[in-house]
Amino acid sequence: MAETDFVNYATIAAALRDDGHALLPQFLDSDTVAALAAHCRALATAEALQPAATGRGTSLQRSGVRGDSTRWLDAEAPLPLEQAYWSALQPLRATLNRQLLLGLESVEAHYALYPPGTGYARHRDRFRDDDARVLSSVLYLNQGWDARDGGHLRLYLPGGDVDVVPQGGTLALFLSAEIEHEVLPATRERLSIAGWFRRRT
Ligand SMILES: O=C(O)CCC(=O)C(=O)O
Ligand SMILES: [Fe+2]
Repeated sequence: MAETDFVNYATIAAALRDDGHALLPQFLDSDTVAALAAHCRALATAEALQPAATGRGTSLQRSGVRGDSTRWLDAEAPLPLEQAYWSALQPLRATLNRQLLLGLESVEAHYALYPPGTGYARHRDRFRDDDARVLSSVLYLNQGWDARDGGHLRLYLPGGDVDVVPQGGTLALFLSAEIEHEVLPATRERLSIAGWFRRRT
């Protein structure tokens, strides 16, 4: 998405303000998405992904709550193949700060791989002991995903549930503190980069 694409950014800001979420299909081009997916799979093969935990610090616990394995991206020293991802987030951050005064300062992000049959139970993304997360973003890395493959991101909204198909290149955005959500199990391996825009605390 280009920085000059002001109309889309305005639409995204309005959707976040009014609905608490926004969907950006084709946020990144398919070559970039394929490279990120291949890297995520290579990390899994190299056993460089960690089974995810829920909670933070001393409350860190493995549980049946989520089935993904993750690895943090290094925001300070991005890999060349990750550069497009970080670059695309910056104009988004700047526009949302300008239009919604969200005070987004930084982004933390991890690769996530959900084996077939696993998901993430209904939750919110803001921790009890860390309220810095303002906006959740999930970039899907799955090529040729069909709705019948499952793996939807289910957003629990006041007006009813919304199911997002984790199609490669789509970026889902939602407010971290407000929006309860869930990852439904899929019949296929499900890849993503989950990122959180943070404010200063
Ligand atoms: O992958 C998704 O669709 C959402 C992941 C999620 O909720 C999380 O990592 O907190
Ligand atoms: Fe989440």
